[in-house]
Amino acid sequence: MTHTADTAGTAGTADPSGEPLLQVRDLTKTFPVRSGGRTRQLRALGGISFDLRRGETLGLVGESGCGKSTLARTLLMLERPDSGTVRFDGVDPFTLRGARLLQWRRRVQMVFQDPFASLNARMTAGDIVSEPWRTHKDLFPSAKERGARVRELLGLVGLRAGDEHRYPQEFSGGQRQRIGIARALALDPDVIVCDEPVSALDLSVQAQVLNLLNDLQRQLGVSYVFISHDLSVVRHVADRVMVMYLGGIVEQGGTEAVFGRALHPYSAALMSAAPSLDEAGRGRQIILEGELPSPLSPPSGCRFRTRCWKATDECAAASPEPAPDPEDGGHTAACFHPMGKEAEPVPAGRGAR
Ligand SMILES: Nc1ncnc2c1ncn2[C@@H]1O[C@H](COP(=O)(O)OP(=O)(O)OP(=O)(O)O)[C@@H](O)[C@H]1O
Repeated sequence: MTHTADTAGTAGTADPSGEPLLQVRDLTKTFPVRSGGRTRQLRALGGISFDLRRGETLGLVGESGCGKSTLARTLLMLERPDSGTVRFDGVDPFTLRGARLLQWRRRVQMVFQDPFASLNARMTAGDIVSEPWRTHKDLFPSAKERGARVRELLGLVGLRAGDEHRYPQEFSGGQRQRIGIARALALDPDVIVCDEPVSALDLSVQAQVLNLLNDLQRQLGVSYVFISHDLSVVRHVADRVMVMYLGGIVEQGGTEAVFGRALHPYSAALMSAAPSLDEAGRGRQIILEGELPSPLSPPSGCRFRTRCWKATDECAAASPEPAPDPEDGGHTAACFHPMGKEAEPVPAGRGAR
């Protein structure tokens, strides 16, 4: 996470020169779907490649249905990819079995969107936080150790002594999300996938939970994959950003590079539509025309071309590969006609406001 005026933390703990903790290459995932009396293959992910470093926050943005949750579920090994590789500390977790697989499962945990739905109302906060140890029995074998660690974890997320005996409904939304975070930390993970972790919370509470995640990252060196529809939240927390469209990554790079000068027309449109970013000087809003195509019958070539004002015949004929920005090799976009440096005219009918 990066430091901003609103966060209490310091700069992120990511080491840009270090070996990636997680390396994902060419990941593809399809789901069989019944449609029109026959089974068709829906490509939820196609050719996904990225790295995640220790202590880094990777923001994942894109419209509903673009594949964010499928990617998250694959990282948690809840989905098996059709093809491609995942390397975690050099190991492909999909090849592991038995005790080694169980061991590995500790390393990636999840914080869910809705702290109301994701906590069992019949369990105390202490039971919720210690539940993962039922599967991973070796971690804290004695009740005394478990009790001490629960109190420690609740303290780490800013809850008070005695809170372990209370039930979820006795806590506010922000406090419930703190319990969810403590539960995710119980197995001492390297990566936490945060799926819209603050979108169910009041604005004032959102900042507190984001600050907590930031503090925990500094203390523990944990990496986050941070999924959010809210671009201002992603800009606030992410070190790097990945923009997804119809199952593919259209752009990725450092947060300030991507938000400051989006290369892909889709990213430019997405970011121009975020009010707070627009006020920060992004210029005109680009309104995308047309519906999001069905992932069952995506366009040929560049998947964004049916909604892109810059599309040419070339975009229908071939699929663009990610190409680096000449001034910043870590910032890439899969586009034959990336956005220029200067503000570009958007044709009438595409609704530049
Ligand atoms: N189990 C499944 N069976 C069939 N199709 C699926 C399945 N899971 C996801 N999909 C489809 O895969 C595509 C990607 O879905 P996914 O949930 O990953 O998107 P998303 O970006 O997370 O969306 P949202 O922001 O709404 O959660 C969608 O078209 C979705 O309908």
